[in-house]
Amino acid sequence: MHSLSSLLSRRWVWPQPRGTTGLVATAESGAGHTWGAIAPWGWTLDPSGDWYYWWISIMALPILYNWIILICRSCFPDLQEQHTVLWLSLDYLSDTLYLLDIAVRLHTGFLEDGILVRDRGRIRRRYLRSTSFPWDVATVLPTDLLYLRLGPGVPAVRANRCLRVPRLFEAFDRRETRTAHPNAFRVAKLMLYVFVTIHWHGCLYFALSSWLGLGADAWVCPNASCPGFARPLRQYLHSFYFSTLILATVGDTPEPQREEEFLFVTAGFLLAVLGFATITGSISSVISNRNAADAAFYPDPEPVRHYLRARGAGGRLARRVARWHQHLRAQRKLPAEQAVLQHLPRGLRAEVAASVHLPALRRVGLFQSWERGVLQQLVLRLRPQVFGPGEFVCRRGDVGREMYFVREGRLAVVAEDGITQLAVLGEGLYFGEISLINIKGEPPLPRHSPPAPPASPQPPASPGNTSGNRRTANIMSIGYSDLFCLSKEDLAEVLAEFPSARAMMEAKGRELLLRMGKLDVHAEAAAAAAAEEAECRTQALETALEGLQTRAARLLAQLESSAFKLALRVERLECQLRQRQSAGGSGPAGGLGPPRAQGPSGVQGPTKVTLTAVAK
Ligand SMILES: Nc1ncnc2c1ncn2[C@@H]1O[C@@H]2COP(=O)(O)O[C@H]2[C@H]1O
Repeated sequence: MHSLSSLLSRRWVWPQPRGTTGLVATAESGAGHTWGAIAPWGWTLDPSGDWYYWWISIMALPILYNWIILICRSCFPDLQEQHTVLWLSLDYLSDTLYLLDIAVRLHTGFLEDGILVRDRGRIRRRYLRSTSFPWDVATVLPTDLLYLRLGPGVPAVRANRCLRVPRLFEAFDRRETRTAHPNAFRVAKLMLYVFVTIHWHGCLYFALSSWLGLGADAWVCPNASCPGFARPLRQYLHSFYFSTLILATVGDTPEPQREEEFLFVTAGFLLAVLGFATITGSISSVISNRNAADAAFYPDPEPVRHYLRARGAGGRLARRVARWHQHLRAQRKLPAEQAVLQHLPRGLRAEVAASVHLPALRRVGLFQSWERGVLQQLVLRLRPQVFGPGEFVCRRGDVGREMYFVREGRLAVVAEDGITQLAVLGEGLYFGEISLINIKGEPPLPRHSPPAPPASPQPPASPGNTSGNRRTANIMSIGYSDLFCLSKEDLAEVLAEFPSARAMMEAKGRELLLRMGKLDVHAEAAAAAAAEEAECRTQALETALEGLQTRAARLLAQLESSAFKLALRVERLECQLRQRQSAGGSGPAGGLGPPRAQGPSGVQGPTKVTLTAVAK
């Protein structure tokens, strides 16, 4: 069982809707401060987390309530009087949320040097010093106390509640970045602004009408004597309709009769001009955003169309090109998705690409047992390509530069006549690998590990595959085919890491080559026999060389021994010569000079050196 102290000293992470840490309760007040126990208020919010996002989304409601209802209640006194309890309840509910929002801001962390600061002391100090704090306080000042003096029929005393509007804009900004349909959201936001503007204008029109006297002239709002106009709803709808006519500059409104009316209508027209400019700008930015997103996703057909027209290549070909572009859009195929994602950091890009493409990759038999991390790396190297009906992906005899994985669609292996289909390839299969990998004639022996991948590019011809690096077949797309393309270099790198994948590919390729009669099964055996023969020859040469070396050593020994004997004889002769000369009296024997220094063997040094050199 957990002791109370261990529970209290633990760092709590609150459950997150989508796995992000948005709200964290800590036993510490932040870096450096340790609290004895968790205070119930000891939590902090991550401003980019989900909890904060949902909180400010909730905060949009009381702010909108104050902006829409307060003006209405102020200008339509009947509305205020008829539902006083409801309004007071909603008012104080909205005030509670405003106060809670201040509490939330006192617990919302901030980023410093890219790191989230969770020290509540620092968070508090930062908020209290910020410009939003006085603003927030102003919105919760108890101005309702004026009710005691003015009575509850003057809701305008709560006008300060509208000052919380920056929080509404923040909520809208967050929503816009998170929503899957930002353009729809932008249009909805614009409509809300338009509605609030007309609403305010309508309320002010009614207030002006009341001040001038309801039904006093044709321009002001009719009074209760008109049928239906005794009800506030009818009065409101009339005012809203009237303001819509003014702000939409439809102009089908009664002529103003008094100065106040002229001024009001003129101000309305000016507001309408501003509104039109804003609406036009916003809608055109929505449209251009949409077009920009489309342009980033799909290739623009216009330049190709122009090119074909300029080169006089219209007709059937132009229609095929147009149909291909149409297919991309209709089926949401994104050939330029790498360009769309390129601004993301590599790791994040890999994760995004993996989350989109992993299900398709997993359907490829070759990849089924691969780990997610490896597939994530692979997915970044794959280029999506779409082929139209009747288009050839590769032709027999071409040099192979990439291979393909079928993501969707059907492709035919077509015979030379261009019609006969030898096989049909579908989803999860791959092709185009034979010309890229060096397929041997014989499968590797079981006791060997699978052959190591080549470090350098493959030689153009291998001993087994007689086609070398040329395509062995024509591959034609039957309908529209959605393929992943992997370049030869990337394939070599992938196979270097996965010998088992290489073995699988080689086995399939060998089988196909055998069926096509393009596998020279004897080539490798012949190569092996030649290698064996060369080995035998080398061994024989080595043996002969060893014999020669032995004989040479023996000869050298003999030579040295004869040289030694020769030197001894020469010395003996010299001795005899000296003895004879000394026996014959003094003579030229003295001319022989001083006796020479003798070596350790008794042979004179230079003589020995000379003889050794001769022997060598
Ligand atoms: N009969 C066949 N059945 C299935 N696929 C084939 C057949 N013949 C050739 N291929 C594939 O078509 C590809 C054409 O290019 P490659 O020769 O590089 O690799 C070839 C094989 O992957």
